[in-house]
Formats: sequence, structure tokens, C-alpha cells
Amino acid sequence: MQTLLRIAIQKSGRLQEGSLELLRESGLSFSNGKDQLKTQARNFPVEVLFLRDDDIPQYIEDKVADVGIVGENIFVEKQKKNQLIRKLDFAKCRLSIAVPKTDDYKSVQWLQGKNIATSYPNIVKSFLKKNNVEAGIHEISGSVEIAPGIGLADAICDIVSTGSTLLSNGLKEVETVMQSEAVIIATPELERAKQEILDKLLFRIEAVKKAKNNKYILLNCPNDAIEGITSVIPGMKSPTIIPLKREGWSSLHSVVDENDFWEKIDQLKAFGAEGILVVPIEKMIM
Ligand SMILES: Nc1ncnc2c1ncn2[C@@H]1O[C@H](COP(=O)(O)OP(=O)(O)OP(=O)(O)O)[C@@H](O)[C@H]1O
Ligand SMILES: O=P(O)(O)OC[C@H]1O[C@H](OP(=O)(O)OP(=O)(O)O)[C@H](O)[C@@H]1O
Ligand SMILES: [Mg+2]
Repeated sequence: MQTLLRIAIQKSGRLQEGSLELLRESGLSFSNGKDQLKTQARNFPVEVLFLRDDDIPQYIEDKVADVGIVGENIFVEKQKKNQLIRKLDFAKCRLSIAVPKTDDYKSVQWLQGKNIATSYPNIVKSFLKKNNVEAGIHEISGSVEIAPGIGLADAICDIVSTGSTLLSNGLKEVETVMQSEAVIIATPELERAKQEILDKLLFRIEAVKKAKNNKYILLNCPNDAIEGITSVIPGMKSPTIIPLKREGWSSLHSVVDENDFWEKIDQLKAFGAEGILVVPIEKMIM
């Protein structure tokens, strides 16, 4: 029987789209009907399980799934036998403490003796311990932002991204407890054949992620600018130089990091680059 790597992803919610997109961009093709909870990739030895994100760490500990995609917040909270394999650069958010905006919050000591509503009791416990504060923890599984307004708690600890949920519930963010993003987690005891499948998948994910962080750049420049331009955009090994029909000019092709893209463009123009074209890269393999 063929060995399959079982990957658990969120059935619906904030992580679902990014998780499916990542698997599809890595070349996996599979169907996911609305009510389908399990599907096998047509062209890669992988089976995908669609689950509640909170349950994924336990399923991995129980070896029902081998690998999963969850928020780092869930990985840290659940404290299961899981290892973090790779951060994935999407579903970026933070876990924060928030209090009613009219409260006179000065420091973490404000929380002493208070009640905090949260879906993340373990993370909050260790945050309080680190800050030598004793407070009650009231665990609820959702709609946490409503808790202070209905007299359930004095403060909350929940996920914040834009801050608009806090704002519309009359709360202000006062402490960041952790930063989070989607991550791949796995059982620490993966059998060899499954490890090989995971390694292949990670290799593809690497290529997809690198490509997203880089752009292919083409420009024209006078030959005496090639040296300077190469120092700005050295590329993977070195830029490609193709002579233009026009005497003394070349076309230079390279790769540029998305993060310092605009700064580099200014430097290239200063060296005399013209007709700069920038195009997306689909996969990048070093
Ligand atoms: N506003 C946000 N911006 C960015 N990432 C977020 C945001 N809200 C949640 N996340 C991340 O996405 C994960 C899943 O969030 P979601 O709200 O879909 O969870 P859920 O309601 O617990 O879903 P489930 O029904 O699967 O239990 C969170 O654990 C967190 O890592
Ligand atoms: O800072 P913001 O941009 O407002 O995002 C934060 C909110 O997003 C998440 O909820 P989500 O919208 O996923 O709904 P849920 O409560 O159904 O999980 C999270 O639980 C917060 O409530
Ligand atoms: Mg959940």
C-alpha cells in the first residue's frame, strides 16, 4: 500500500484559504467539496483532513494526522507533542491583553486580582507568571471581546489584527503577549517514508515562498553602469547581461528582494538604469 502523509488543515475560518493556496501552489491537486472532510491529492502522496483548528495539535499527538497547519497561538497554547516545522508568512496577528478604554491602565500590575477572559488560558497563565501577577482566568471559546461589557471579566486576552473588533467593543490594547502567524507543525516521531514526503513538500513550499519574496527585474543600462548595478542587484549567481543593438548599452536581468524593492529602484536609477520592468516569479529554486 502506498504511504500517504496526512495533513490536517482548518475546515473553515481564517486559515483555510491560505492553507489550501499553499498546498495548491506547491503543485498538489485535490478536490474539496463543501462538506468533504477528507480528500486525497491526485498527484502527490498526501491526504488532507479538514478539522477545527483547535483540535489539530491533539490529532497530531495521537498520530491521526502527521502534519498540520495552525496559528502559532494554537501550537503554543495546546502544549501537545508537536514540533514547529516552519512559519508560513500568512494569518499574521498578535495575542494581546485589552481592557475597557475608560480604565486607567498604567502597567501590568493593573491586572493583579482581576479576571481575564480568554480562549488561551495556558498562554495567559505563563504571561502572568512571567510578570509576577496573580489574576483569575475565565476560559471562553469565542466572542471574547464581549466579556468586559457584560460583566464577565475585567480584561481579555485575544487575537488582534487591525484592532477594529476591540474598538467596536470599547476596548483598548494594553499588552502584546505574543506574535503569531500560520505555521506547519508535525509529530516529532514521523516514520521515514512520511518524512521523505514531508521533505519534498517543504522543498516546494520553500520555492513558492522564495518566489513570493522576490521579483524578476529587467532593465537597460549603459555598459559602464553594469558594475554598479550588479552591486545593487547581484541576483542568484550574477545578473544576465545581453548586449542591446544600440552601441554601448546592455539589457541586464536579475532578481530583487520584495522587501527592499523601492530603495533598490532608486539606486538603480541613480546608476543610469532605464526601461525597468519588474515581473512576478512563480517558483524559485536555488
Ligand atoms: N483577524 C485575524 N487576522 C489574522 N489572523 C487571524 C485573525 N484572527 C485569527 N487569526 C489566526 O487564524 C487562526 C484561526 O482563526 P479563526 O477565527 O478562523 O479560528 P476559530 O474560530 O477558532 O476556527 P475553528 O472553527 O477552526 O476553531 C487563529 O488561531 C489565528 O492564528
Ligand atoms: O483586530 P481585528 O482585525 O478586528 O481581528 C481580530 C478578530 O479576528 C478574529 O475573529 P474572526 O473575525 O475570525 O471571527 P471569530 O470570532 O468567528 O473567530 C479574532 O478572534 C478577533 O476577534
Ligand atoms: Mg478554533
